[in-house]
Amino acid sequence: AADQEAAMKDPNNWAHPRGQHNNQGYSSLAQINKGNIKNLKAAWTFATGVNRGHEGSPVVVGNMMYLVSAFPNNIYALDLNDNQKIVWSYFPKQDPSVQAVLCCDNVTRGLGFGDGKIFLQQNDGMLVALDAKDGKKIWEVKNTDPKVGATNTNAPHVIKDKVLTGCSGAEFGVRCFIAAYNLKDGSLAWKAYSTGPDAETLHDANTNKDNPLYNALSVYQDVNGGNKEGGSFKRLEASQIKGGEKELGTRTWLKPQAIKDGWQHGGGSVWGWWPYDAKTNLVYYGAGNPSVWNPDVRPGDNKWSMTVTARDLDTGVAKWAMQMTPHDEWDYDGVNEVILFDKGGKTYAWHHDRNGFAYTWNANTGSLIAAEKVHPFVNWAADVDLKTGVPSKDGRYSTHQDYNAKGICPAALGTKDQQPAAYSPKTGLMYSPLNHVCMTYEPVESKYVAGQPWVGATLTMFAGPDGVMGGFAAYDPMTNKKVWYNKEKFSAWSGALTTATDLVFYGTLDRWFKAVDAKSGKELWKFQVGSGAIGNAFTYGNKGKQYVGIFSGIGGWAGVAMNLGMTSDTDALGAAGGYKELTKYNAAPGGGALNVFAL
Ligand SMILES: O=C(O)c1cc(C(=O)O)c2c(n1)C(=O)C(=O)c1cc(C(=O)O)[nH]c1-2
Repeated sequence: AADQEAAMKDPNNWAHPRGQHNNQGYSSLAQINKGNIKNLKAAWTFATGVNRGHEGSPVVVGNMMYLVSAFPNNIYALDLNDNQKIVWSYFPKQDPSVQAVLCCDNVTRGLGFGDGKIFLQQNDGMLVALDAKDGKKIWEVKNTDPKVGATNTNAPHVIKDKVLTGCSGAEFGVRCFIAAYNLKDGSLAWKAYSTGPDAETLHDANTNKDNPLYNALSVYQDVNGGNKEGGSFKRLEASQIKGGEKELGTRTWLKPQAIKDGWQHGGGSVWGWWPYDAKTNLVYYGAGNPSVWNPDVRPGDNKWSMTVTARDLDTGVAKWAMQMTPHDEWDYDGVNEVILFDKGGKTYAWHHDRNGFAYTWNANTGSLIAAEKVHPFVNWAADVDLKTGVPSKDGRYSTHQDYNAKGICPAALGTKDQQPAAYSPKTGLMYSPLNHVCMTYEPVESKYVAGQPWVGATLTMFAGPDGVMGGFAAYDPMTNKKVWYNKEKFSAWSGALTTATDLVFYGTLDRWFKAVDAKSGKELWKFQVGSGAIGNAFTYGNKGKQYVGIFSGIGGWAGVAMNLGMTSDTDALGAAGGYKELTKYNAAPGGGALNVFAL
C-alpha cells in the first residue's frame, strides 16, 4: 500500500509491526544515545484495562498511534499531538468462549496499517479492516473457526495490495495455513496450507529447484524401531537422500497413525512476524508443530510442519521451503520470525528456531549458509547438515509414548519463542531474547475430538544448566556464533529493538525495561514497569523528540499459568512449574499498559 510504503520511509513512524518489511526491529532514530540514555524518563503511560498478556507493539503513523489489547482485542487510536487523547476506539464483540481455545494466553501481536485502513486479526478468527481516520468498519472476513479449535494471535501484515494473516490451533488438531486477502475488499487472494497435497500447500515444479534435497520423502533411518521406546532416528547423509520428490505434505505422514490421513489434522500453525523482500517479491514465514505432540502416532517427517517457506506474494506459490525439525518429538514450532539482512550485495534470511539452532539462508534460493546451536545446552541434536538442513538427533532425547524422557534441552518453548529478535545494520549483529529452559516430556495417547484440546504429551520445565531461565545474546548471522551473552533470571519473553546509536532495548518478565550496549551487552539503563513485559520494544518520533516504548502485561505461554492461578507443575503445558517464581515479581493477573519514555 502506497501510504504504508511512504510511512515506512520516515523513521518517525513505526508503521509495520516490526518497523520495516525486513523485520529487523531497527530504527535509524538517533536522539537517544549511549551518552544521554541515563536521562531517559517516563513520558506517558496508557492502561488498556485488560489483564492478560500484551504482546507486539503499537503502530505509529504521523501523529496517530494505534494499539490493541489482549482479548477482547480493544483498539485505541491516540493523537500524539494532543496528549494522547483518544480519537477513536473499537471494541469488537467476541464470544468469550474463544478464550478456552487459545493455547498460550489471550494474546495478540498487533495491528496492520495500509490503504488508509487499520487491520485487526481478532482472536476468534475475524479479520477486520477499519477506517484509520474514524475506526468505522470497512469490511470483515472469517479467517479461522474457533469451533474446530482454530484461533488467531498474529498481527495482520500489510504487503503491497494484500494483508496476510495466519492460523493457530496445533494443540487442537487444526490444519493451519497462511492466507492473503485483498486490501480493498477482503476477498481471498490465496491460501497456502502447511500440510496436504501440493495443490493446497502451493508447491509447484519449481519449488526448491535450487535445493532438491529439501524435497526428500525421508531423511532419517529408524534405529531399534524408531518411534518405539528405546528407538531413535539416524540422519541420512546427503548422498543417501533422494530429492526432488512431490506431494510431501501428504506422503510424509506415514501409517499407522492415530487418525486417518493425519495431515488433515496436521497443525503447522502460522502466527509469527513475516518479512518481505520487494526485489524478489518473496514473503517468508515459519510453520509450527505437527499435531499431535505424541510423535509415535504420526510416523514420517510430517511435512511441511516445522518449515520456513518463501512464497511469491502475488501467487502464494512456494519458491523454497526447508523443514527444520523433521518428525518433531518436542513441540519445537518453526513459527519464529525470519529477519532479512543484506551483506556484500546479497540478501540473507535469518531465523532463530525454537529447536535451539539459528539458521541463515540465501534469501532467494534457500541454500543454507550457517546453522549453529544458539547455546551449548541444546542437546537433542548435535548439528545440522548444511546440504540437507537435517539435524542429527541424539537418541537419548527421543520421546516415546508412555515413557518420560528427561533432561531435554531446550524445553518445548524453545531457546526463543514468540519474542522477536532484532538486527542492527550498524553492527551487523542479531540480538536475540533467550529462554534457557529444559524439560521432561512424556507423550500420551490422545483422541481427536473437533474443538477439544489434542495435545498428547505431559511436560515439566526447569531452568537450564546456567541456573537461570533466560538470557539475551548477540550473534554474527554469517556464522551464527555468539558474540556476547547476558543471563536473565527468567526468559526474555519480549521483542528487541535496535537503534542507530548502538542501543538494544528489551523487556523482562520480572518487570524491567532495559537498554544495553549493542557492541558489548553492557547494561546502560533500566526502568521498572508495572507488570512483566512480553511486548516488543519500539520507537517513534514526534515534534523532534524520540520516544521508546513497550507494553507491560505478564502473560503468553510463560505467564499464562500465573494469570490463571495454576500451580501444579504440569499445568499450562509445564509452564506453571517452570515459571512459578514469577509470582514473586508480578501481581496476578496481567496488567496491560503501554509505557513510553523520552529524554
Ligand atoms: O500451535 C499453535 O497453534 C500455537 C499457537 C500459539 C499462539 O497462537 O499464541 C502459541 C503456540 N502454539 C506455542 O507453541 C507457543 O509456544 C506459544 C507461545 C505463545 C505466547 O504468546 O507466549 N503463543 C504460543
